[in-house]
Amino acid sequence: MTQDNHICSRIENMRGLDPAQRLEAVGQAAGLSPEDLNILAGRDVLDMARADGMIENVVGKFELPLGVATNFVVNGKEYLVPMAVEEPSVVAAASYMAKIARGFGGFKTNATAPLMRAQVQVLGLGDPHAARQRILSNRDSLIAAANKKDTLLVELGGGCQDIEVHVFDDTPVGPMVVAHLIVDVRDAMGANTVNTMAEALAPEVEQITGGTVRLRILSNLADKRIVRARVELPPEALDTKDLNGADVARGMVEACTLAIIDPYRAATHNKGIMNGIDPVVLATGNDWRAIEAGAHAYAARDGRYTSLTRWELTADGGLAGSIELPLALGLVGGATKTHPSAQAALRLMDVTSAVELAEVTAAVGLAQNMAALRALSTEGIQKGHMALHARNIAILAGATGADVDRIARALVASGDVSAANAQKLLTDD
Ligand SMILES: CC(C)(COP(=O)([O-])OP(=O)([O-])OC[C@H]1O[C@@H](n2cnc3c(N)ncnc32)[C@H](O)[C@@H]1OP(=O)([O-])[O-])[C@@H](O)C(=O)NCCC(=O)NCCSC(=O)C[C@@](C)(O)CC(=O)[O-]
Ligand SMILES: NC(=O)C1=CN([C@@H]2O[C@H](COP(=O)(O)OP(=O)(O)OC[C@H]3O[C@@H](n4cnc5c(N)ncnc54)[C@H](OP(=O)(O)O)[C@@H]3O)[C@@H](O)[C@H]2O)C=CC1
Repeated sequence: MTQDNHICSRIENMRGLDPAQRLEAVGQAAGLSPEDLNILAGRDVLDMARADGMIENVVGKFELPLGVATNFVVNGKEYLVPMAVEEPSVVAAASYMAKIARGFGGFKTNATAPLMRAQVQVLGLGDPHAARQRILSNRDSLIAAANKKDTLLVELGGGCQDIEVHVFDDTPVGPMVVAHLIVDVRDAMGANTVNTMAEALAPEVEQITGGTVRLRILSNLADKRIVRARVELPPEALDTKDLNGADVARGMVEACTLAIIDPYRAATHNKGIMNGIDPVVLATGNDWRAIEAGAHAYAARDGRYTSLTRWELTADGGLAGSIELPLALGLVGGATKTHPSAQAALRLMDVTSAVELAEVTAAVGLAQNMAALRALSTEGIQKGHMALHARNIAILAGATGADVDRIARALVASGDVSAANAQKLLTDD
């Protein structure tokens, strides 16, 4: 049963359409305006003046394909998910796993409040533990001073909520105290917001501690801004032509176990998760470096780098998957507001809060991991991935127009998806 949000994320035969037809189908399903469709199509998106205002030394613009993942149901609501990415098979894989999951309730998510941390580093202290106590004794006045810097945020229900103080007794530069401002940033990613607060508090922190403040900057290890997603499937949901679902589920759990115990595998496993997350982050104009830094730091938070997901067998032999990571995503601020494509992508997703955006993004990460584990523990990654990558190879070899799909099909049929073979097929024509 899905909530009545007037969107159906299941679009039959999406892959068989051409880009213009897909855009029309997506626009109809999501009720988008002609202006938004024009922007999503990449027409008249970023004029040079706007691009020049966004970063420095602008000489042009850089384009990526924008795909839409279909079939997503998260907490009973249908979502079409914009994904800006250069890698083939990512959008197909996410759509496929969402298609499987939607038959069994889709993805369920939850999240903490959008709490970010900013750090204020204090040096030159002989008594770091006493300095810590002095900061904590002034907690209320520090919080009030921070909140004076962003009255709008406070009006919106956010603002600085707490102060933590971490002590490092013995460092190469002497004892160090680091005050953390814990700030509810509502619908912002929050970096500028918390940096402003941290810089504003520096003089008061120096006065309270008698030390010298150096760094005043947010932490990308946003471990108080956590998002979780889970999916549960009965064994038959994973049946393939040759294998029964219970065996596939067991293989996926075994594959995940390697990522849990071995950092060499965890890095690749988590890269696969970010295959799903980064394209949504990029399409919605968010800061993907911040998301990457937060995810990998969280994966190593216990001192050992491990998997961001867990896959387990349920009592009936089915599969339960879950993901937990920090996702500092915003709907306001940064390029989310200034880039027209980001705004159109957010309207396509139909999300009304930064928390909702983060929850859907986590579900996409989980779906992506599910696809990779399913492929890796059955037929291997190359069959599905290379079949789609074959189109890139065909283009690389010089194929254009209808030849791209024709050469790609011939490459897959030959079992040799290489540029040399593509060139040979083109020359043999
Ligand atoms: C690629 C598939 C999905 C093919 O899988 P398949 O069995 O050939 O798919 P299918 O033809 O049965 O179609 C099933 C559904 O998949 C979707 N689908 C299928 N094909 C398309 C397409 N062309 N265009 C759009 N959608 C497509 C679509 O939703 C479709 O349903 P429909 O809506 O048509 O009824 C599968 O083999 C798969 O999921 N493979 C995994 C791919 C993957 O993980 N790619 C990421 C890149 S590899 C990497 O970088 C990460 C990694 C793997 O190293 C991470 C790790 O190690 O953990
Ligand atoms: N380490 C890192 O990750 C760093 C990242 N960055 C960059 O910072 C940018 C994001 O910073 P961010 O602070 O989010 O962006 P902005 O400063 O652009 O926007 C946040 C501001 O928007 C206003 N606002 C309006 N509506 C809302 C709402 N509903 N919820 C919350 N705030 C609202 C707030 O107050 P008001 O209008 O009063 O200002 C808030 O301060 C990104 O571009 C990122 O790349 C920067 C430094 C470091």
